[in-house]
Amino acid sequence: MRMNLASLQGRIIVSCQALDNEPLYGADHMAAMARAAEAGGAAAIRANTPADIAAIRKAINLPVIGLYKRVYEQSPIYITPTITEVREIAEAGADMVAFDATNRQRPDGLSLSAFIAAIRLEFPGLLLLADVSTFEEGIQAFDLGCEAVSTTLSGYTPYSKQQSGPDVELVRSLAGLSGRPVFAEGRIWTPEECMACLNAGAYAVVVGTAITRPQEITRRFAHAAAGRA
Ligand SMILES: CC(=O)N[C@H](C=O)[C@@H](O)[C@H](O)[C@H](O)COP(=O)(O)O
Repeated sequence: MRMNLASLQGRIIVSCQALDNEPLYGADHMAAMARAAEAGGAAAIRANTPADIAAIRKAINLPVIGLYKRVYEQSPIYITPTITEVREIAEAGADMVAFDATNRQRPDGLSLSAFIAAIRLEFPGLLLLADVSTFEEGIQAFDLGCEAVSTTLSGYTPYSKQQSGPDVELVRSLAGLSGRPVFAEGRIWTPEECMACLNAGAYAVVVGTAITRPQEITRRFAHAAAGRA
């Protein structure tokens, strides 16, 4: 399926991810989660690893934004760090690839612009979603030709704003100044926060943990109950 970015406008993208230390780890679980998200009205799914992407692609009819978290010793970058991971998720059927678009040292030593050029050369049909942590990184990603930017990494780089809720201000400034598709992502827990992001100019809103990590959802309720005791 060739993805049409416009189909995401004003809508929710559900991030269905479970790492190997999580109870729902496994492609079957993530495919079921994606089916639930589709039934609930999601416009797209964001998914990690070739195995999960392939299973989700088979299970649903929505576009899939793929990423591949892989840790290399010599680099802090773990969201789709090199062309090797891009290749695997493209082969698994991702329509768009999400990757770390910070300027930090990449494991293969490539600059961000060289990395993007390499993806374009090998996969001209693949849409690019730049995961950023700051305004400057977002503008840079658009300048480098990425189709969309997501606020995924705000609060997850040492130099970005650290906060417990979503970075609505980053959404507002990036969407306002670029006039391009900016996805709000990271620590969005409620429909009200979702609305705040859309009102700030988000093109689409990505919700992960609040929908797809039951252990964290349980923890919030348990914490509230414990606070009452
Ligand atoms: C920082 C990082 O590695 N973020 C990852 C990116 O794919 C995922 O672990 C998040 O779950 C995703 O961004 C959605 O965010 P939240 O789960 O807060 O709704």
